[in-house]
Order: sequence, then structure tokens, then C-alpha cells
Amino acid sequence: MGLEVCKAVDAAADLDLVALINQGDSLESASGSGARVLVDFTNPGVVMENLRWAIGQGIHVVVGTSGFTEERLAQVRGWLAEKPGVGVVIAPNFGIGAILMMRFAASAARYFDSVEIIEQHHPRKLDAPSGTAMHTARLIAEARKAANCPPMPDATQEELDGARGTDIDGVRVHAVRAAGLVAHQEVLFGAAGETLTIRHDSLDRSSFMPGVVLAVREVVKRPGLTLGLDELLD
Ligand SMILES: NC(=O)C1=CN([C@@H]2O[C@H](COP(=O)(O)OP(=O)(O)OC[C@H]3O[C@@H](n4cnc5c(N)ncnc54)[C@H](OP(=O)(O)O)[C@@H]3O)[C@@H](O)[C@H]2O)C=CC1
Ligand SMILES: O=C(O)C1=N[C@H](C(=O)O)C[C@H](O)C1
Repeated sequence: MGLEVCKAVDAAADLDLVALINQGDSLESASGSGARVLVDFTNPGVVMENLRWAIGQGIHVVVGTSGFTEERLAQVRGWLAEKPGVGVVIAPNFGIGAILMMRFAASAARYFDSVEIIEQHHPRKLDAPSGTAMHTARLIAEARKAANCPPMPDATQEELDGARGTDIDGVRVHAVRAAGLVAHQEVLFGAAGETLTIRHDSLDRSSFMPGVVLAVREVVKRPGLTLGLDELLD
């Protein structure tokens, strides 16, 4: 992802790529470069350190790295409170189609008895379930709660651990890893006599780049924490 982002920023006439940071490089090389925005696609083990450093330097941050819990978000808000002019965009998925898939899933959530999420990714993905699946589950749970939907009626007993996936805010999530895949997600809704499937496929990593470039342009105008790209698209 890091290399794809470098190519996309380099190709944008209104943006300058001023620094590339690899594992082992000093973050200080970014401050010396005059960078206004740091883009982070690393891993959940290092992203917080990078965020704290950039916010402290007054550098805006666009984050694609997964692994953001409520605790982590609270920590980021705390750092931002000390630097009121700085903006951070954290997006579980920069694909425009994926953002619409989540939006449509949240809209459909109240009308069905059952909903389960099946995410599918390339075999090198380190985290499971994906950040997108967790975010989708939370959006669905919020929508169902707001509409006073009852709990889902589906059996959750398992003969073997994991057979029914994992429970995120009452929504079952299943993670598949297989060679040949890139990043895919199905949200399967069920009610009496009908199902609705909302599916998104990222077939290539270029699918994330228009969203990343949009976030880089927008983050400098949005102090504080912006979660997801939804509001940037409106
Ligand atoms: N929001 C979105 O739309 C998307 C999010 N993602 C997420 O982005 C993250 C990265 O994904 P992906 O590119 O596939 O993962 P990779 O493992 O291919 O790349 C991560 C890179 O980060 C490097 N790295 C590790 N530590 C540091 C550090 N301290 N400073 C700088 N670089 C470091 C790694 O170096 P090394 O190889 O030496 O370990 C590696 O090159 C994941 O969390 C993934 O889930 C991915 C795609 C889209
Ligand atoms: O690791 C990936 O590849 C992806 N990670 C993100 C996630 O965890 O949701 C976004 C997309 O699914 C690709």
C-alpha cells in the first residue's frame, strides 16, 4: 500500500511527495522535509507511535492501517486536544465502492431479521477480521439499535470453536484468507422468504488510491478526528 500511495501522490499535480519512511527510518526525516501530511499504511503495532509523533509535530495524518479500537481512538483524540489545528483521518477502507457498501448495509440493517458479514482477503493479511468488517458490523449494530430491532433470531451454538465466526456488537463476522484474493466483503441479510447480498470487491490496490488522495487533500481543512471517508464524499 505504501508504494501505491507514493505513486498516487506523485501523480497528483497539486501534491508533492517529499519523504518516504520505511521500517527502520527515522521519523525525523519527515519533519525535515517540510511534510504537511503523513500517510500511514504500516501495521497495528507501530501506527500509534507514528500518529503520536506526527500530531506532536503539527503534521496532519491520513491513516489506512487497521486495528483501531475505541481505546485507541480515545488516545488519538487526547493527543489532538493538545494540538487543535491538526487533522487526522482514519479510514478502515479507502475504496469508494467499499464506502458505499457500508453505507448501503447500514441503510438495509433495520429491515431484516438476520445479517452476517463474510470478508475475504489475500493470504498475507496479518489481522482478522478486517477493519472494514469490524466497522461495517458496528454501523449495522448502531442502525439496528436506533430502530429498536430485536436481537437476531439465529442460533449461535457451535460444535467447534469459531464455526459461527466472531461476534462484533451482535453481528457475526467470518474471515476467509486465500491465495488469489485481494479484498472482498459480502453483507448477507435475511428475512422471511428472501435474502439480500451487498458485495464489494477490490480487485487491485489501485482501488484505494482515489480515496487516499481525497483524504490527503481534505485532512488539512478538517482539524480533529474524522472517522471514515463517508463525510468527505458528501
Ligand atoms: N484503509 C484501507 O483502505 C486499507 C488498509 N490496509 C491496511 O493497511 C495496513 C498495511 O497494509 P499492507 O500495505 O497490505 O501491509 P504490508 O505488510 O504489505 O506493508 C506494511 C509496510 O509497513 C512497513 N513498516 C512496518 N513498520 C514500519 C514503521 N515503523 N515505519 C514505516 N514502515 C513500517 C513494513 O515494512 P517491512 O516489510 O519491513 O515489515 C511494510 O512494508 C494493514 O493494516 C492493512 O489492513 C490495506 C489496504 C487498504
Ligand atoms: O489488508 C488489506 O488488504 C485491507 N485492509 C483493510 C481492512 O482491514 O479492512 C481494507 C481492505 O479490506 C484491504
